[in-house]
Amino acid sequence: MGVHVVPESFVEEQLRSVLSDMDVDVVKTGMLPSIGVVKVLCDSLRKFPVKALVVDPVMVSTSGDTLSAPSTLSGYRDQLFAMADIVTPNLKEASALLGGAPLKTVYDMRDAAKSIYNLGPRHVLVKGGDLSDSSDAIDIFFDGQTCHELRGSRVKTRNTHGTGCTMASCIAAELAKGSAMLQAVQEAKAFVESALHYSKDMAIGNGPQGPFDHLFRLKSPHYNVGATPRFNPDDLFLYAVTDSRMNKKWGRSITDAVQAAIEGGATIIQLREKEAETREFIESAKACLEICRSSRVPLLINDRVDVALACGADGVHVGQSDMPARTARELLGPGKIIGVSCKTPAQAEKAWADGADYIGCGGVFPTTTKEDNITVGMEGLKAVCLASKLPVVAIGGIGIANARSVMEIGVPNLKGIAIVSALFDRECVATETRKLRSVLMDACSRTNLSV
Ligand SMILES: Cc1ncc(COP(=O)(O)OP(=O)(O)O)c(N)n1
Ligand SMILES: Cc1ncsc1CCOP(=O)(O)O
Repeated sequence: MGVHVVPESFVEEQLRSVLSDMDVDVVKTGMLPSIGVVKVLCDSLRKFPVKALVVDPVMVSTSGDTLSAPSTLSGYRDQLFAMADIVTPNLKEASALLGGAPLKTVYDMRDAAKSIYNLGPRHVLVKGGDLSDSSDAIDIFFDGQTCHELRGSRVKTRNTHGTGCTMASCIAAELAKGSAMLQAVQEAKAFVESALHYSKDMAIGNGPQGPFDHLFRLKSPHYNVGATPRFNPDDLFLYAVTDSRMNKKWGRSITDAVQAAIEGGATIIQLREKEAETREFIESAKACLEICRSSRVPLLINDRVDVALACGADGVHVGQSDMPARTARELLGPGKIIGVSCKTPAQAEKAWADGADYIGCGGVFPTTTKEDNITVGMEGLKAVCLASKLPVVAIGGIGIANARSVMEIGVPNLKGIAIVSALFDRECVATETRKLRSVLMDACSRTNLSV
């Protein structure tokens, strides 16, 4: 859930009651008119921490009006930014935050993003909507290591009132849904661009700027094209991870195994083929992808980013000693799914910062499938879930006998279980998958989790 901060006298009372009484995941700040309000917000957030804080440093509107007292500026710089997961200034705000020199080029925006990053936030998005001489809408996203130039098409319209606020709100909503930061920003940028396009000819009011319509996706099916999220955390529900040795033992091909798991109700497939030669792996992955696509089940590749790229899979799952998630993201781009194995809250935090989509946590129970694997137990799983901003899938030693207890640990971002032997070291994969699915559905209906 995201929360707007309201100005002046309401702020203290409302913030405290909202943050303490409701289960708030993400806070997005709006205009903070004075330094007193900034202080109250910081105090409240220290008392009631949230998973993500989006700071839209509203100081100058797109129409050029000054919206907050100069003292607010020092409040942002000295107090709030250090707590922020992302700060989203427009060109004028970035300039004001950095002493007033105007930002005229993309290079200025890059330098500004880095300088604002040095004030404490974990990510910075400098919005270039007002950049003159540009036919594109260019924003700069900096995560402390890489500067991403995000380009969209510039929509010619007077209806731009509130674009900055919408952008930051959309980022907050995406974070609340479990997206990684870069994905949240890209989704927000796409949303704003489509909304401006839909509303470009709308005629409301007489001022220099008009509003735009946020409900365009409900009103026009045309704008729903491409709006299907590339990753739905609910897909982690029953996660089937293949094992070539087990399939060989039971005399089935990898495609038969994948087909059977999907038939039984698996919601996502990972090919974990430790012994396959590269060429053979690519060929079988392509065949599995066809099966998965026809059932709309995502297919991920374990460890091998090269194989995922070669076969066009939906993404990869990487461990702590595999290619770093950040590098995988750079190679795969924002459109692919990346999962990372994590045993600790610190690893979960890093996976999120590196642009992963979900976390695989385990072994929850001892397993013979992965040699020398450290068991984290239910407590370890819970600690990772509570710390993680990303959705989590539990793995390791899970089967019919204990799946329910795992799903019932009662942490909302635990989205499912990942299984190898209890599905594939069995005679009939479809039957075992079906049984496990029914156990999971049962556990979810008892705990009121969505299925
Ligand atoms: C969903 C999921 N979670 C964890 C793992 C383990 O991955 P990794 O640590 O890379 O170990 P190997 O699978 O490569 O042995 C996983 N594969 N899937
Ligand atoms: C790959 C992996 N990572 C942590 S435990 C594990 C093995 C899971 O296999 P199983 O479901 O057979 O215990």
